[in-house]
Amino acid sequence: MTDDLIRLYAAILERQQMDPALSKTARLIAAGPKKIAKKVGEEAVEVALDAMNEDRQGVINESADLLYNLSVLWATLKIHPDDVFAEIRRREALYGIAEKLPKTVA
Ligand SMILES: N=c1c2ncn([C@@H]3O[C@H](COP(=O)(O)OP(=O)(O)OP(=O)(O)O)[C@@H](O)[C@H]3O)c2ncn1[C@@H]1O[C@H](COP(=O)(O)O)[C@@H](O)[C@H]1O
Repeated sequence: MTDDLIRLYAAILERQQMDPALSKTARLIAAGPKKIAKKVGEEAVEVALDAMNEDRQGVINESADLLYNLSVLWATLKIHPDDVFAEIRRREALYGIAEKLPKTVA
């Protein structure tokens, strides 16, 4: 999963340098972060709708679209996937500690 996302992100970074006439991703990037953010929102809703319709393959397909559009958004905001993975690891450490603490407060 991590390697696949990093490879996808690297491909997106390459497209960032390309002529928008030659690449769909370059055109999406040229449209700007607001357009990309809208695509992220749309794809997230499509994942949720397919999940509600119990369409497993739909959830898989739309999740791939969501991760692609999210990766394009990160690239435009100069966020590297490692920044997100670091936050996941930070939470893992935080919640891992929290789970070991005595539960004195309801
Ligand atoms: N992983 C993806 C990927 N996932 C989804 N998509 C795009 O997202 C679209 C699906 O979203 P929609 O359902 O909204 O499609 P749509 O109705 O055509 O809408 P628009 O995107 O045209 O507005 C697909 O048609 C693709 O254009 C992707 N486009 C590219 N990639 C990867 O990104 C890299 C760069 O791709 P290119 O820009 O095609 O060179 C390569 O590694 C590709 O494999």
